[in-house]
Amino acid sequence: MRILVATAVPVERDAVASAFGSGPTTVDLLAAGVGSAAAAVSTATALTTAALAGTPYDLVVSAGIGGGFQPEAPLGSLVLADAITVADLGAETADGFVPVTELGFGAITHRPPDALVREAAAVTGARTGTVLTVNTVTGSAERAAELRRRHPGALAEAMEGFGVAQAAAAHGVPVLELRAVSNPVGPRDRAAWRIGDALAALTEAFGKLTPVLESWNPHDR
Ligand SMILES: O=C(O)c1cccc(C(=O)CC[C@H]2O[C@@H](n3cnc4c(=O)[nH]cnc43)[C@H](O)[C@@H]2O)c1
Repeated sequence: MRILVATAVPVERDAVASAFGSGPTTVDLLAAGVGSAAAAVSTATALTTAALAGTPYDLVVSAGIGGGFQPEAPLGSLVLADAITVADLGAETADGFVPVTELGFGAITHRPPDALVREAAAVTGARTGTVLTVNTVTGSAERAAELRRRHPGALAEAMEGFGVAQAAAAHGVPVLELRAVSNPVGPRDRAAWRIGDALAALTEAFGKLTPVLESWNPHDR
C-alpha cells in the first residue's frame, strides 16, 4: 500500500510527519502549494512520477487546516470529507450562482470510498461531511450562509481538496480529505485562528489514521 499525503504548506506537512517518528512508513508527504491549481499540478506530477517508476500510489490524502462551519465543526475538531466539492466553479447569473455541471461541463464533486471514510472517522473521531474547496477564504456571515444554503452537508472549507481529488481521479486513485479546524467559516478575524491547535490535532489524527490506511484493501470500496 503506497499512500501520498498532500498538504498545502510545509508546516502542515511537518505536522503530519510528526505522527510517524523515525520508523519506516509507506506514506510519502508533499507540500503541494496553496490553492486548487497548485495542489492539482503538484499531486498529478507526484502520481505520474511514481507510476512511471513502477511504484504507483494506491491512495491520496488531501490534508491540512481548514475553516469549520459553526457550530457543527468547532475549532480543533477534525472533519473527514464524504464529499469533496468545489464551491465556486461556475457562473454568476441573474438567478444566482450556477455550478459548471449545470452548464454541461465537468464535475464539482469527488466521493472518497464510503467504507474507508467510516473506518477513518471511527478511529480519529472526525466528523464526516462535505468539505468545500474555495478560491477565496470566506470572510463574512453572508457568504458563510450562502455556502450553507447551497451545500447543506458542508462542515468545512479549505482551498486544495478538489484539486488533489481531480489529480487522483485522473490517475484512477481513490482520495480522502482530512481537515483540522483552525478557524470558523465566517466574519474574518485572523487573530482568532488557532493554527497551532489544529496542527496538533492533525498530528494526533495521522497517528491513529495511518495504520487504518496502510491496512485498507482498495477492493473493499
Ligand atoms: O489570512 C489570510 O488572508 C489568508 C489568505 C489565504 C490563505 C490563508 C491561509 O492561511 C490558508 C492556508 C491554508 O489553510 C486552509 N484554510 C484554513 N482556514 C481556511 C478557511 O477558513 N477557508 C479556506 N481555507 C482555509 C487552506 O486550505 C489553505 O491552504 C490565509
